[in-house]
Amino acid sequence: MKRIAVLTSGGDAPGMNAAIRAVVLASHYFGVQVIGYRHGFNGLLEQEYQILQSSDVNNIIQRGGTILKSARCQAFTTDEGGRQAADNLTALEIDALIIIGGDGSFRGAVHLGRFWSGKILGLPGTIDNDINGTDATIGYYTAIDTALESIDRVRDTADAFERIFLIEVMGRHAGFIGLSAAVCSGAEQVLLPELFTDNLPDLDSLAGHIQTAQKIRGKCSYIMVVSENIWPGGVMDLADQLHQRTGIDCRPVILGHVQRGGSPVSLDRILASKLGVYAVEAARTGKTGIMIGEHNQQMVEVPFQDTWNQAKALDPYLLHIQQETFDLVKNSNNP
Ligand SMILES: Nc1ncnc2c1ncn2[C@@H]1O[C@H](COP(=O)(O)OP(=O)(O)OP(=O)(O)O)[C@@H](O)[C@H]1O
Ligand SMILES: O=P(O)(O)OC[C@H]1O[C@](O)(CO)[C@@H](O)[C@@H]1O
Repeated sequence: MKRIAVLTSGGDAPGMNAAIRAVVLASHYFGVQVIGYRHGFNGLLEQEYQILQSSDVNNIIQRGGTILKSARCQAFTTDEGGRQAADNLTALEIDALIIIGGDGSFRGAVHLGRFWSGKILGLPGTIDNDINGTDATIGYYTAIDTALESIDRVRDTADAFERIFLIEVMGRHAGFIGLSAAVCSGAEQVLLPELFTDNLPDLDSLAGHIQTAQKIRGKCSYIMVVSENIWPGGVMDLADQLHQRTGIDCRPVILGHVQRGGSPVSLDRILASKLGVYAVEAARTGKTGIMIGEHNQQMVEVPFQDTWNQAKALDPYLLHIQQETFDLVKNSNNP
């Protein structure tokens, strides 16, 4: 193996740079050259790349974002796009391509495999943690901490005014950030996509929970963590509708893209470092068509299709303690 390429695709995630660094350092350790494609699959189509020297990855382990830039690329999803990408990889004599991204990017990996016979490996890089086969994705731990820091701040002012806040967190179709942030912040209520697959949350029971909480505790702060995409119009509309229906006054807060940025926490740097090095080792031994993940502290090789065929489940015990043990309404009979 002489030349490996690497790219970052889809939503950027803190720790992507640590993964790029690991790929570059491991490749150089084995005497393999590294090409970094820029702007995700767009770079493959446009032959936009740079040779990555070891000096290029100095002091990037602590940086959020991705030095290779990221993108979502519709043109790549067509057969013509796949063929173009394959031709460009062949022209540069790339032996293996490492794709750092989410499940969409892994679908892109399979698409590319229809046109290119080089080795294709994936590293799970997304704050959403919605990739089956790995306990965590690169960026997830940082996103929880970032959301949590903001929610803790909101709690201070919520407490001072004894107000109700609805806080919207990211996670397009998955409640991992929402559940973790809710547990860690002591949120009174959490709304996750996994809990509302066929229906919307019921306004009356949401209002009922708030009112009962205030009967039990007296006037108090109340935080509801809400994953994005659950309520049409998001937490702004949910706050309006709760007010119209019940007179309850809520303040909506959308955390948004702050959750994607920032310096990766240690767990993300460690995960990215392990996965990046392992991917290079796997490519050298001829592995292809797999995502490298970690499960129970073991490195795992997951066929791309398995990363999205089965939805990754939330931790049922964490969900249980948030919704039962820590629920102040269900807990109200305790001495
Ligand atoms: N079915 C598909 N076939 C070919 N390519 C795809 C497919 N789905 C996604 N891709 C490619 O992968 C890119 C990234 O996918 P997507 O926007 O879903 O982000 P992601 O990798 O899932 O990351 P995240 O969920 O964190 O945003 C897309 O812009 C597209 O170029
Ligand atoms: O930055 P964009 O393209 O609006 O994407 C936002 C989406 O990307 C993610 O941050 C990562 O997949 C989701 O949580 C969010 O829904």
